[in-house]
Amino acid sequence: MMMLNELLTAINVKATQMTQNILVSGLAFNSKKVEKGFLFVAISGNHMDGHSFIEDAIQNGAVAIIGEKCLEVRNVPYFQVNDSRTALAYLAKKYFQNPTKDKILIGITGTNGKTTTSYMIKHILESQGFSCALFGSISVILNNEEQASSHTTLDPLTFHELVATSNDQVIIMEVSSHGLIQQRVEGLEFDFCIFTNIEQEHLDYHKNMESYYLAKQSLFALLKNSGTAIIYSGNDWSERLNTYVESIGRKVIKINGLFPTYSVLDSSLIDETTQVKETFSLATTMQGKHNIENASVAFATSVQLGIDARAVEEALNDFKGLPGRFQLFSHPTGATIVIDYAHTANAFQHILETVKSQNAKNIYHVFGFRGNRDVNKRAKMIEISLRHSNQCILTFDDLNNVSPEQMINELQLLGTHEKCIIIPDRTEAIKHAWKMAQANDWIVITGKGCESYKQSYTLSTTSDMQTLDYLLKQSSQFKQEAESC
Ligand SMILES: CC(=O)N[C@H]1[C@@H](OP(=O)(O)OP(=O)(O)OC[C@H]2O[C@@H](n3ccc(=O)[nH]c3=O)[C@H](O)[C@@H]2O)O[C@H](CO)[C@@H](O)[C@@H]1O[C@H](C)C(=O)N[C@@H](C)C(=O)N[C@H](CCC(=O)O)C(=O)O
Ligand SMILES: Nc1ncnc2c1ncn2[C@@H]1O[C@H](COP(=O)(O)OP(=O)(O)OP(=O)(O)O)[C@@H](O)[C@H]1O
Ligand SMILES: N[C@H](CCC[C@H](N)C(=O)O)C(=O)O
Repeated sequence: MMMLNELLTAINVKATQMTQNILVSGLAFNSKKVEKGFLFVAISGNHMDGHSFIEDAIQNGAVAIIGEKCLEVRNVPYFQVNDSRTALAYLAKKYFQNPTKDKILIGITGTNGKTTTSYMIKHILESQGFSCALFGSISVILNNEEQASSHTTLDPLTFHELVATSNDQVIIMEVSSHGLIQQRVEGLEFDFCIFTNIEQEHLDYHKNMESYYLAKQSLFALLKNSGTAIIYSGNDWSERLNTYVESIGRKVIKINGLFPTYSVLDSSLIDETTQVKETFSLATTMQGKHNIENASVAFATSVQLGIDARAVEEALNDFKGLPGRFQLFSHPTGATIVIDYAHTANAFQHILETVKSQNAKNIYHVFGFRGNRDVNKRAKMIEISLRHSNQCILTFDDLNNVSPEQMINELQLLGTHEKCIIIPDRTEAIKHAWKMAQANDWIVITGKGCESYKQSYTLSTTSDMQTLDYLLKQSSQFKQEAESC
């Protein structure tokens, strides 16, 4: 509960006589969630206009409204702001009494590697006795309890409300470009902002790479004066980000070395003043060059947090991985199956090169494309898959409101190479690869990781993991039956 006048100070709106005795008992930006005594924030969305639900909000008990349109609202006070999403972020921060203020706040952005890096950092910090909350694509973990996550970066209301219940010392959060554009993290003050990499993705939303990059860059404007940017140095975009962060006077740690054993000699991984001349092994059980990149980012962040570099190394060496990211399974024939979340060309390159480096005999690659998302990345993804795999099994990913017929059409237009086959049903596609695989072959299933399917498939399995589980059980049952005959 908070008096409206006090709440309004968060967005520099002048209190009036009319608002003096109004008590606010909650905030909402969806009219359906408004209860008696709530402040409703009307947002002009991508699909709907929150302002057209103001009457519904009042019916549900709203005592005041914030919006970004010039409107006449009857019965309750209405305040016009420049941007409702920004207002929502500051109102939520105020209402929940700035719950991140006494915590170490770490934000991670980048096209790929956010989730993996966040789990690595959590693992390292916990090995040193820190308690960590984690907000990301797979789940939200608070006070050691895990719950499903609706978004990679939550809306500010849900975020602040959850953090207000957290006893954790550190908050590690993935910050998506959608989250940045939609001001979901506005008003937060980060101790560390991390950049993993950038490549073409989400251009259905951002339209071009420049806008996508600028979205990512905006995270770094939220660094505290004492905050540090950790930037994995891969290309011109990361160089540009480096220049930007320096221009706003924040400390930058640039990571530009990459070896199986990471030498901090001559790198700025640790302050130049520290002059550490040692090598560290950044091996984890997660295979792939990309995971060494993620580990080096996690390493640098932890060392900057004051953790002894050897202790960080030890913790990383003990990191067992995370669900749906290069997760390995054994096929009864001796083939290997990997489930991974790769959904960009560069991620395909990393994953398939890693598999090849394991002396894979044949590679069967099962993947699809999320409906209604960046379509321009698809041809490149197929090209890379064709370059490295022996068969490209094109299937459904989430259809996301695209009809099955249309997606089959889209797959047929792209999958014209003789090495491509199209099996729309994802479980059937995995089953096909399963049947093909022999000793030393690899089945690579990408795109969904540990996520659940949004629509059911013929075997009624709910995820790639469950499909594999089903096939594994079936084959052991078959073996048992064969043995008992
Ligand atoms: C494209 C996009 O990001 N959309 C997000 C956006 O929704 P929107 O602006 O389209 O909202 P809208 O449906 O037009 O509605 C406008 C307003 O009317 C309100 N409303 C609506 C109906 C009603 O009856 N009453 C009412 O008040 C809504 O609550 C909303 O405030 O704001 C919503 C609230 O925060 C988000 O839930 C929603 O995420 C959608 C579901 C989504 O799919 N987002 C994805 C793309 C996303 O954000 N992904 C990133 C990860 C990307 C990555 O992996 O890199 C993420 O952070 O999860
Ligand atoms: N540093 C990296 N460089 C390139 N590809 C990577 C890197 N790290 C992970 N990947 C690939 O990207 C996939 C997704 O990784 P991860 O979930 O860590 O990234 P993310 O940024 O959280 O992704 P998303 O935003 O889609 O949730 C991995 O399964 C792997 O294929
Ligand atoms: N398999 C999906 C993953 C999308 C990543 C997700 N985090 C999002 O865009 O919301 C794809 O091919 O695009």
